[in-house]
Amino acid sequence: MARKNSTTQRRFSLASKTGGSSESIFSIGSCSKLDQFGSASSLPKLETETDGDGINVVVRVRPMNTKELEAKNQNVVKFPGSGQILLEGLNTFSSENGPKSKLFSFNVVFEPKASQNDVFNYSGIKKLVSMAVEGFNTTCFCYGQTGSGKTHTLTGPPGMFVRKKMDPFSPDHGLVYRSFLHLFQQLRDRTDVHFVLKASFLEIYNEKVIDLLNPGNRTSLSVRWSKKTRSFFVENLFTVDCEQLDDLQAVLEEGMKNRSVGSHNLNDCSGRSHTILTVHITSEQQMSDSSDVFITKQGKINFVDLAGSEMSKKTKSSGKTLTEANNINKSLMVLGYCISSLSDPKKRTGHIPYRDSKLTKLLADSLAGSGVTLMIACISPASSNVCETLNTLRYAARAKKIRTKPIIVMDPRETLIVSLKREIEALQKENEHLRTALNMNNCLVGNAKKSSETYGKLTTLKPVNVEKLSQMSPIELVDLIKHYAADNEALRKENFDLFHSRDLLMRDHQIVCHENERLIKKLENQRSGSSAKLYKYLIENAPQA
Ligand SMILES: Nc1ncnc2c1ncn2[C@@H]1O[C@H](COP(=O)(O)OP(=O)(O)OP(=O)(O)O)[C@@H](O)[C@H]1O
Repeated sequence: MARKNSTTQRRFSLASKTGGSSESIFSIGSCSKLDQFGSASSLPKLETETDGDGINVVVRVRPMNTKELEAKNQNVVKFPGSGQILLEGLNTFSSENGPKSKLFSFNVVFEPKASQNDVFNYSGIKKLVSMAVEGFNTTCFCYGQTGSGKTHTLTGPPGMFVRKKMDPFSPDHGLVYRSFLHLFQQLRDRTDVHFVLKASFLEIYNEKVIDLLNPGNRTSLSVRWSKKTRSFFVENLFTVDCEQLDDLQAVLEEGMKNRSVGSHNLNDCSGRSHTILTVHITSEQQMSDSSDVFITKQGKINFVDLAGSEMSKKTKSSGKTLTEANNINKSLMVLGYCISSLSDPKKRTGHIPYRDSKLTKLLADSLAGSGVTLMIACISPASSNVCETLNTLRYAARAKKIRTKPIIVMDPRETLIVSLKREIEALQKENEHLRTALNMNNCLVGNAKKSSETYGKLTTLKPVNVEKLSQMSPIELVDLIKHYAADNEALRKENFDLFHSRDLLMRDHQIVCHENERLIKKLENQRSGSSAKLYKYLIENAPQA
C-alpha cells in the first residue's frame, strides 16, 4: 500500500490534483484531456475540433491472486502518487548493471483497492460517453497480459453473464454496463435532441471476425474499406436497434455468452479473442426553434477487450490454446508496432501498418484519426509478472505519446447546406432589424421602401431534413444548393440595399440637422436684432425727468 499524500488507505492516484474523501484517496497525473471536455453542448456545430492531444492512459493494478500469494510473490509495484507508478525488481530478469526500478507517469493510477465504481468515476469514461453523444468517435480499450484484469475492468468478474438473470445492482459491474446507465441518463437529459441507438458486438478470433450477436453463424466476416467514411468496417455485421437500456444489456449478455473463452495456467477464464462492442449514437437536432433544418451527427463508443499477451512457457499452452496464443501475440505485436510508429514524431506521418491485422484495421480510427481514446492498462503487482508488467507499462507510456485531433465531421453537402442556411438566417435577422430601424425613423426613403417590398418574399426556404440528404439524387441536391445560394444572394443584395438606404437616411438626417442649426441661429440673430432695436426705441422715447 502506498503512503504518500495520505495516512489513510489509498485506492487510486491521479496526476495533477488530489481529492476524494478519506476513503477514496487518489492523485492525478498530467490533466487528462477527458477532464477538460465540457458536457455535451446544446448548440449544433458544423465541425468541432479540439486541440491535438495524447491518448488518455490510465493504469489499473489488480490485487494479488491466490496463486501469487501462495507462491509468496513480492509486490513490485509502488505508488508514489501524482499518477506515478514505480516498478521494482527489474534486476531479477535484466542484467546486473541495469536499473533496479523504473518510474512511469500516467493520467490516473488505480491501486488494487480501487473499486469498479472508482474506475468508472475517475478513468474519464464518463466524458468519453458524453463525447460519443456529442458526435465523436470514441474508444475505450483494455490492454495487459493474460489474467491482469481487462475483462474484470470492462465487464466484471467471470460468471456475471452466465447466470440466467443478470443482477443490475451488482457492485461488480464493469465500465460497460455502468456506461450504458450513464448514456441513458445523458439521453434523458437532452430533450432537445432525438437519439437513435444501435449496437454491435464482434470478436477477432484467430484473425477471423465473428459476429457475437449471430451465434448460429461463426463464419468469418470481411473487413472492408469504406470510401465514404474513409475507415474500415465489418461487412454484414448485425447491428441491433436499442431503444431501451434493456436492449443494450441484452447485447452485452448475448455477446459475453458467445465470446471464445478458455483456460490456462494463468487464468481459468481467459478471453481467447479480442472483442469490440460498439454503440452507435445518431442524434438529430433542430438548428433553432423556427428552423426547419435538422443536423444529424453520428457518434459512437467502442469498448475493446483485447486478449492478453501470453508467454506460452508460463501459460503452459498447447494445441488449440497455443494456436490462439500465437494469433493473439501476433495481432498485439502489430498493434504495438502501430502504437510505436504513431508515438514517434518522425514516423507518425509515414506508413502505419494498420492493414497488417484485422484488429489494427478496426482500431485505426481510434488510434490515429479523429477519435477520442482511453486506454486502460491492466497489470499484476506480483514479482513473477514483472517482465510482462514492464512491457505493458512501456506499451502504455508509448500510447500516451500518440497525438489525436478529435473532430465531428459532417457530410460536406450537409455542411454546405447548413452553412448557407445559417448565413441566410443571420442575414434575415440583420435585414429585419434594419427594416425596423428604417421604419421607426418614419423616413421611407424610396430605396428602403423598395428594398423591403422587393426582397420581403424572397427568403422562403424550402423545408429540408438533413438526414434525408443522403437519399436525394445528385440533381435534387444541386437544385437544393442552387435554391439556397439564390436565396443567399438575394438576401445579400437586400442587405446591401438596406445598408445603402440607412446611409442615405443618415446623410439626410445630417442635412436636416445642419438646416435646423442654421435656422435656429437665424432666429436667434433676428431676436437679438429686434431686442436691440426695441432697446434703442425705448431709450430714445423715454419721458424726460
Ligand atoms: N481489480 C480486481 N479486483 C478483483 N479481482 C480481479 C481484479 N482484476 C482481475 N480480477 C480477477 O482476476 C481474474 C483474471 O481477470 P480477467 O479475466 O479480467 O483478466 P484478463 O486480463 O481479461 O485475462 P485474459 O487476457 O486471459 O482474458 C478474474 O478472476 C478476475 O475477476
